[in-house]
Amino acid sequence: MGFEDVLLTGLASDGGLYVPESLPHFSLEEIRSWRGLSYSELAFNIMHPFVSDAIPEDDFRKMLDETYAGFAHKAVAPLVQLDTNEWVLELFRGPTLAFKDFALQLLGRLLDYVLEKRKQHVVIMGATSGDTGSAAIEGCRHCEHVDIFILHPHQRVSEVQRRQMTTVIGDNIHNIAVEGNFDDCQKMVKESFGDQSFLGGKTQLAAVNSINWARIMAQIVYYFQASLALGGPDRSMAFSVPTGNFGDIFAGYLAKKMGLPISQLVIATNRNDILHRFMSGNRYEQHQLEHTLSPSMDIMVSSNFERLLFDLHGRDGAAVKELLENAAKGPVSIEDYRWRHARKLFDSDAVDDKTTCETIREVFEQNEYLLDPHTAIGVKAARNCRRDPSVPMITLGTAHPAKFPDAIAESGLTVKPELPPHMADLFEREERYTVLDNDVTGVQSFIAEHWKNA
Ligand SMILES: Cc1ncc(COP(=O)(O)O)c(C=O)c1O
Ligand SMILES: N[C@@H](CCOP(=O)(O)O)C(=O)O
Repeated sequence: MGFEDVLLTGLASDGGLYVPESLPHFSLEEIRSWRGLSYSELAFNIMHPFVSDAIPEDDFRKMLDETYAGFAHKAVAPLVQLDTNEWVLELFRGPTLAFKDFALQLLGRLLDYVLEKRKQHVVIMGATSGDTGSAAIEGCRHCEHVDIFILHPHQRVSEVQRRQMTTVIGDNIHNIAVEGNFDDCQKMVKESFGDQSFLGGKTQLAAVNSINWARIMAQIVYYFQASLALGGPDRSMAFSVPTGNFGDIFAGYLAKKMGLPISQLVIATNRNDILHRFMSGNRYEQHQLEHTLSPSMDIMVSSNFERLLFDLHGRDGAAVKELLENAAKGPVSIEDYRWRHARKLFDSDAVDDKTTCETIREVFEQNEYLLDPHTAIGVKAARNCRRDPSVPMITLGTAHPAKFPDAIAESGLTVKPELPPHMADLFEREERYTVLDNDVTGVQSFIAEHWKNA
């Protein structure tokens, strides 16, 4: 299947996730030659092999220039030093203040381009634990051929996150607060992709979650950018990645496979630590989802973990399907040699709310630098798991602290993180959203009734 169809389809027809048949591999010499490029030039070099001739080169370059011009820092993803060889990569300088902007501001443009060319309409159906929703709405609000429905867990995202979504008013924008958790929302999305008959054959669904391969593709770029800024590829880097749906760290794993020297990848989770439990004990077991101070990572069913399992199982889709079906019923393990291989690829840690708050406070006191709770989990896990202090350890700064004032207050700090000027009146804006039961049929009926040509 070509790039355009993968972009528009979201899930494969068997319900699995798309992965490229093969990855481009860049030599050290080639990566070295990218030093000094702008973010969008680098993004072109890394993504073009995937996009190939689906989009003419000049059009794709223009899209990338426009996308990353919308970020509030010249470096697009600036690095902040906390200590010797310890860095935070600020991925929250885009319009909605979270790393999701890197892919979703581009995805909106890609969708617009392809849909206009095909004169086709899609209904975007996405699930969010807080950040994907606002980035997707911002990225797609002006797309002519798109209606967008975002499901968030009712009262389980921060107030800033909710308002970022619900105050964007437009005929094609619909926010649904589901009486459930993020996993419930994500399950409804996946089920709906599997059977789209509720749309009456008049349109089709498109995905903005990281189940959409284009999301992962765009997230690979900043691993290269950070490495090049710190002396890569002539030295290896370590990355610590606050993890929920496993998309961001999977992009790091791919960057490594594409030739970037990465010596360590740390999976940093909150108390919803299924991935850490798997990495440390080869037991993949779903627990009750807990509400934490890092709500965007309150995820138990990590979609992109399936993509890793696919690799770990020698790309045997049937074996992965069976494993995941069993995992939905109870705890599962994988063969010991496969698990040992996974352990070579990743380290992991789980950080509770108390330690998250301590880390926010500690870093602020030492560096006068305010971490959001998700990034704090990454920093703490980086410190706990670090293997070689001579290797730069880069924690992905996944969200702006102003999105989570409650967590900052809970840390005992009196400093109030300020929203940037374009969001200064966020609390005065009109909100619009609909609360629905945790029931896929009700959600599907709502979508069927409300998309604009229904
Ligand atoms: C602020 C923040 N940090 C970390 C994550 C986890 O990223 P991923 O789901 O790609 O693992 C998310 C949501 O996905 C997020 O919104
Ligand atoms: N943390 C995310 C959850 C969805 O993840 P995605 O990367 O698959 O879109 C959020 O904030 O919405």
